[in-house]
This record gives sequence, structure tokens and C-alpha cells, in this order.
Amino acid sequence: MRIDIVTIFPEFFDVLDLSLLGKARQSGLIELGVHNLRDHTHDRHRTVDDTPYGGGAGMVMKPEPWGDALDSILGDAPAADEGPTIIFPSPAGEQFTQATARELAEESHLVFGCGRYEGIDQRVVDHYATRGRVRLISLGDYVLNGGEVAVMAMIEAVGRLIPGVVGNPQSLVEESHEDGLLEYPSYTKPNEWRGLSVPPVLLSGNHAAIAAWRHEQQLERTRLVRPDLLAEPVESPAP
Ligand SMILES: CC(C)N1CCN(Cc2ccc(Cn3ccc4ccc(-c5n[nH]c(N)c5C#N)cc43)cc2)CC1
Repeated sequence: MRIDIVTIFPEFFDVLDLSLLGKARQSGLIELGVHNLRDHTHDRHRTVDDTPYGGGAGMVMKPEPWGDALDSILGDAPAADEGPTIIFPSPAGEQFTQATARELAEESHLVFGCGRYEGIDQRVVDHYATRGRVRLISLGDYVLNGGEVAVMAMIEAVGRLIPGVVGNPQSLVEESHEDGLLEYPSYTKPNEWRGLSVPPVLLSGNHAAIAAWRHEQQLERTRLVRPDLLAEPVESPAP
């Protein structure tokens, strides 16, 4: 998979040289390009923002630098069905979930556009929707100052699903949200720690009993913490 990121804070992504994603880049499983939006300005002050039409607080990111930067990545990409998926993190976006991560992990080329200020001129989204699959994606219902933190989280969630990135693929199966439930609690040595011991079933060697206990723990945790994950989807009434 190739991943390109456009941002005014390229150094923010230096951390992607580390850990599993760093190894994935060294092994060629993931190719990463980080592009400084300011390199796509043409004025002395490398201006990327301006005041909003219609008034209002804050500044809006100008379309020209974005056009220059995204064109340099897309080249003469063919029509939408073959181009990359272009993702703009946004408070107004669809919710990023494990299902979103799984979808994006199937793509061969992802382009992330990190906005700042009050966001990016809408025409950037509208224009590139004619040249690639564009998605506005939100990390969650809270306000960040820009898209970089969201892109970091999305890259980590997507990257770990790419075959070969995580050493033991089995560990991807038994984790929260993979089966729609929260994960079961985990324990390791020592058997006794500060008066707390490991649930005896985990020491029993009875794999069926262990699996049943773990599933029950998942259900109990999910009922307590995320009952919404258990709710049956409500069928909308027939028209
Ligand atoms: C009335 C008028 C003054 N209001 C002004 C604030 N508006 C909302 C608003 C708030 C903050 C930002 C800062 N920002 C810039 C680019 C950008 C990308 C993602 C996110 C982001 N926030 N939360 C998430 N889950 C995100 C994701 N993914 C935030 C971003 C941009 C926009 C609402 C309108």
C-alpha cells in the first residue's frame, strides 16, 4: 500500500519511522510520502489560509495550494474508479470504525489531506470528488485542532490490518470490535500479584472452557460499556 499525507506539519509524522509501521516501511509493505502543503504555495509568506467568505471566526485553507499538492500526488490519475481514495479528516465526516479501517486496508493507495484552521475550502473536496473516491472521515464526536492526530490514528488502524505488518495475524482476530464485541481481559505471569490472582479457568488447560469464559467476558464488558454495539439495528418501517 502507498500512503500520501498532505499537511502543514510534516514533522508530525516522523513517528511513523518507529515500531510496526516503521518496520513495514523498511520491508516495503507500506510506502509513505509526507508532503508539506507550504511547498505548494508561491508567495513569500507561504500562505495557506485566508478569511472566510460570508464572515465568521477563524481562517479557511486556500484551495490553490491544495490543488497544487494533490495534483502532484495524483498526477494525471484516471477517473474516480482507478484513482486513490482521498481522505479528509473532518468533524463533519462519517465515523471512523474498525469496519472503515478494514475497507481502507483493501485499498492500494490512500491520500490523506490534513486540514487546519476552520477547515479546507469546500471546492477542494468537490473538485477531487470528480477525480478520485473522496471521503470525509471523523475520528469521533469531539473537536481536534486539525487532521493530523486523526490521520495518525487511521494510519495505525489501517496499517496493522495489512498482511505481514502484524507478526501474529491471529492477534487481529481476537480484539475489540473485530467480532463486534469488546475484547476479553488478558492476564500473564505471575499467577498472584498484589493479592490478585488469575481467573482459575485460564490455568485449567480446558480450551473449550477458556473460550466460553472469554466470550462471556466479552459479552459482559460490551453490555456494561458499549450496549450500543449489541443493539439490534432498527428496521425502518416499510414506506
Ligand atoms: C461557527 C464556526 C466558527 N465553527 C467553527 C468550528 N467548526 C468546527 C471545526 C472545529 C475544529 C476544526 C479544526 N480542524 C481543522 C481541520 C480538521 C480536521 C479534523 C478535525 C476533527 N475534529 N474532531 C474530529 N473527530 C476531527 C477529525 N477527524 C478538526 C479539524 C475545524 C472545524 C464549526 C463551525
